[in-house]
Amino acid sequence: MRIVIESSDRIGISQEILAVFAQQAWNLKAVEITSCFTYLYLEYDGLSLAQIKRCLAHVAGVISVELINLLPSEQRANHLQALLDKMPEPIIDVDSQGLILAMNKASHKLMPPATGVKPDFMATDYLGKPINTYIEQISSAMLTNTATSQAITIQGKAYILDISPVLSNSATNSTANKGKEVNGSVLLLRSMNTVGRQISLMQSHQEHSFDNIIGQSKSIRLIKAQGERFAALDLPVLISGETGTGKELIARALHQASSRAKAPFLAINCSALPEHLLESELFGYESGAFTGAQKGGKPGLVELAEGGCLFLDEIAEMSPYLQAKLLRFLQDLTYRRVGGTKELIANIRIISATHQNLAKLISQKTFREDLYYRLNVLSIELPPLRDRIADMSLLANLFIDNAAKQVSHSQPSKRAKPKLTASALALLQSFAWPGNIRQLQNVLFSVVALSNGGDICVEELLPVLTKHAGHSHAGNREQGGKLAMEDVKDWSSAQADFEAKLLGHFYPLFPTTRKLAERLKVSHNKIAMKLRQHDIR
Ligand SMILES: Nc1ncnc2c1ncn2[C@@H]1O[C@H](COP(=O)(O)OP(=O)(O)OP(=O)(O)O)[C@@H](O)[C@H]1O
Repeated sequence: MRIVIESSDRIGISQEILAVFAQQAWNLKAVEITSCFTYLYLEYDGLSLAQIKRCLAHVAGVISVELINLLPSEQRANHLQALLDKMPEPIIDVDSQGLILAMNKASHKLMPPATGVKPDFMATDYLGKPINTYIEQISSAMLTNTATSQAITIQGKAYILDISPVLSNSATNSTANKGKEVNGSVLLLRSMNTVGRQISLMQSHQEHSFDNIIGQSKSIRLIKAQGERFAALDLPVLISGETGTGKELIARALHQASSRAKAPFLAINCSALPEHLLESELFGYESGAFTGAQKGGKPGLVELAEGGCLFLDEIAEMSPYLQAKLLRFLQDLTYRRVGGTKELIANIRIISATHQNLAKLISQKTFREDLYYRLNVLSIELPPLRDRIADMSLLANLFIDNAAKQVSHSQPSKRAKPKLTASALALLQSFAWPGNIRQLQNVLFSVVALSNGGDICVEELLPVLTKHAGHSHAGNREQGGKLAMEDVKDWSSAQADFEAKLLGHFYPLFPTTRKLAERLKVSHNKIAMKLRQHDIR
């Protein structure tokens, strides 16, 4: 039972109130006192509020006694927990010994209860347990008085672990922290994959002009010149290129440079929504169009982008039904909301993008040829990063600068701007970058976050690169992972098996014999001979 006692602000009144409870031998689990209120948590089931009121009636200055659901500190803890649970990233608060004080829901998935625990295991059961019971890679030795970041792998996934010390007072910079007592630490785990997305989100608030598209290579200069010309023509544009090559960036720049720049640029990823949702997202719906439809209906993106531009990303993922609808719409820009009868006319420019080979999809009859011609009035093809290594230095330095700015915000000790050594740049240039510029951005962010300042060299780069490569080549990794010992016939067949797996893993990432030879530090001839021997092309 929890109660609040309101009283006058008389000196000594709290002691008198507590003395009544002591006299009655009513056990108190918790007490909280502010100037006129005493909050009590009583552990005594058979007690009634009337009984308590009777006993307190003798204490001069007691105004009222009420039942409450929670003590103020419990209420604050509940709100704080709700706030933590809203955060998508795992966040764990530990004391100086590494014992868990608090954590959010996102952490539970990473911390499966140890085997053999009781089946009714609850979130609160984590509290007070050492963090390394659940995440072995985190030890109390990591909890120092300076903020650090480290790469760790949990359940096969790569994370950046940010450790922020909780100090005895609010010192924030590293020199001021010296000698301060560490009361504990807040651990934040960021998935390597989401780090890049966060950077992109941050950039989506920036101004988008062709000047912000970095690159001096011939191909990128041509694309920028082409883009500037296309911006002036109010016609549909189809942008193609592998994932992460900058298709959305170009689309935004096209819009920004066009006469529609002041009107909205709205983007939708056609692969992210099921057919019926995508249709109503695009064209809107009328009241009662389907169960759950908002009263009064809802405008679609075509309507909301009025006067501006609609960017249809991953257009190849559109279902045949929606392809037909989009084709009809593109013929005269008229449409109806889902469930509506009124014909509306749109005034928008369509820019679409795909990483797929549309010609191939057309021949396989999964993409409509007539729609292709409607969308592809003007086309821009973005080259993969491995074909524009002349831009690597500019891009890498930009991303290192951006990452350093972000990291120094959270970790003031890392203020010095890291520089890329010549051999590290050569390594970046020899990599195949299946995830293109977004992957380069992610890799460099991880490297900067994990670096202790100073130059970024091959030794720092290689582990992060290999980890990222592993993610984008999960298929290869699975096949190329462990050697199954029970299948080993003899020394030479095991060696041959290992070589084939090694080459199979690295060749797609370092796709010429020269690059692969440099990566594996063997002669070019040996690599060429081994690739032939294992029939790897
Ligand atoms: N030339 C460039 N200069 C600077 N940043 C770039 C450049 N090209 C791409 N980027 C950055 O790379 C990331 C990926 O770009 P973007 O999202 O435009 O690629 P995309 O081709 O649309 O990717 P997806 O196919 O996965 O949708 C973004 O953060 C973007 O800002």
